[in-house]
Amino acid sequence: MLDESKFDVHLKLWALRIPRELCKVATRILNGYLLDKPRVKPITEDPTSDKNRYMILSEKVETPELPEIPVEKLDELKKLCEMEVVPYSLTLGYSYWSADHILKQVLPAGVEVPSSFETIGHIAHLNIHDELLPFKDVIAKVIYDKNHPRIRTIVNKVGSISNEFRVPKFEILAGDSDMVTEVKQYGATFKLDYGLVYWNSRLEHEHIRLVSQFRPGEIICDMFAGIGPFAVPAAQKGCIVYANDLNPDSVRYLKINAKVNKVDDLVIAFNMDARKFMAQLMTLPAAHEDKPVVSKVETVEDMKRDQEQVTVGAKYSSDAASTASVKGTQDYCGEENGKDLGAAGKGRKNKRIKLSELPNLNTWEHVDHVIMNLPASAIEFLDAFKKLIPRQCWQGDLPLIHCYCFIRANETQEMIIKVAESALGAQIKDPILHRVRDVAPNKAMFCLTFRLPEGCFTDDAST
Ligand SMILES: C[S@@+](CC[C@H](N)C(=O)[O-])C[C@H]1O[C@@H](n2cnc3c(N)ncnc32)[C@H](O)[C@@H]1O
Repeated sequence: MLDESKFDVHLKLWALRIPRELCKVATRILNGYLLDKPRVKPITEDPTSDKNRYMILSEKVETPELPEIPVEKLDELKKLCEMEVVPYSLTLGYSYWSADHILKQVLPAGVEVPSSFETIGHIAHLNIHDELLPFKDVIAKVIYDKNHPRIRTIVNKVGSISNEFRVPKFEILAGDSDMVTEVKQYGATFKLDYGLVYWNSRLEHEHIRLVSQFRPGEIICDMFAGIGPFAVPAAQKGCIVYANDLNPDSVRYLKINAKVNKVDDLVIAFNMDARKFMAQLMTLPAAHEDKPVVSKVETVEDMKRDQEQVTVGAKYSSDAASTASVKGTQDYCGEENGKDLGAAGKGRKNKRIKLSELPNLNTWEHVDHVIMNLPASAIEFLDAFKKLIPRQCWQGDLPLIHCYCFIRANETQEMIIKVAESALGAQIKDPILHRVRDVAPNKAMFCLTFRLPEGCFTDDAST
């Protein structure tokens, strides 16, 4: 396979043998003339006596007369002690050289060396180009050797992603085949099976950028939640998050991650198509069909009164809840995964969140933000909002939509907004397009943020 001795480089150097206690001052004097190689110490043991040390001189010192070192420096040293110049052999082997250095020697000249990779917990994810596939095993071995034990598994993406769960197909090139791993993002821990669910560590900054716009107590709907990189930090902030994904494995890990991060009472997980998810969240319960609209002011006043009655940290009592006329009813609309759809967070005991900050509304009454991170097709999913919002019960502003998309070099931002408007069946006011990252030379990922237009209201009471 790989002959590691091929990378040995033998250096013939000179060293000064000096008393151990003078090393510090000698180092100062010899500044610029000692061996300067990463990870190699220029001071080493004298094999013949523990009282001395070898000070290894740089490669530019070629003879034992040391003509390359200024005479004043040598005189200063001679005043300190009797020093001896000795030959010193050093071998820089396979373990010394970086992956990049070794691969440059192994791979054909002129190819781009794949020594960098995405790290997902203990897994290194490579995308080896076709021309380098014949070298994939040696590439994996070098990357494994150079990064073990931090990296225990090396995988290569095979083909392009075609499945709807956006999970690449991987081949394991080196190390063990364990694809279950753990990553940390801004203080949250995420468990995942990298072979079964979507995960992209490069989105860490974007996850936090978006969540930083949310405020405690806001209601968030994440239509394509994956294993929870938006949902979990949003819940950690005190938001109530309705998080959905079509991939049952993603939802399994989403629930694990909500629990691991101690926000399982604020994250309500669903496993269904995103359009169906939004439709269900906006469906009124039968009892509310003829209900008059109740003003938000009345609710806030009620909540303030409740707050005086309920000790912070005590269970959000049903007595208190019943005093506010718009508080969600427990009999509302269908159950999913054993939890009430549209009435989350009502039993939360988290002392860090003030009662007044807890949303007191069902999803068909108010949602603050909707996240749509499926860039390949999220814009098409905007049709889910066509005449969706039940006007008769809605309170406050319509939600802000954060819809991810790709824009290619031959497309303009105006074209993307037109596509979004056509899917919504309504005009978008003041859209913001934030560039997230370049994903290919001619393709970038963007986040289109806009407030859902009034045209998305429905007056149909049965919605
Ligand atoms: C690009 S990933 C984003 C996941 C997560 N938000 C993140 O940032 O890591 C898109 C997710 O959408 C899910 N998905 C694809 N089609 C869907 C659909 N029709 N309804 C709901 N989820 C879907 C996939 O399973 C995948 O987890």
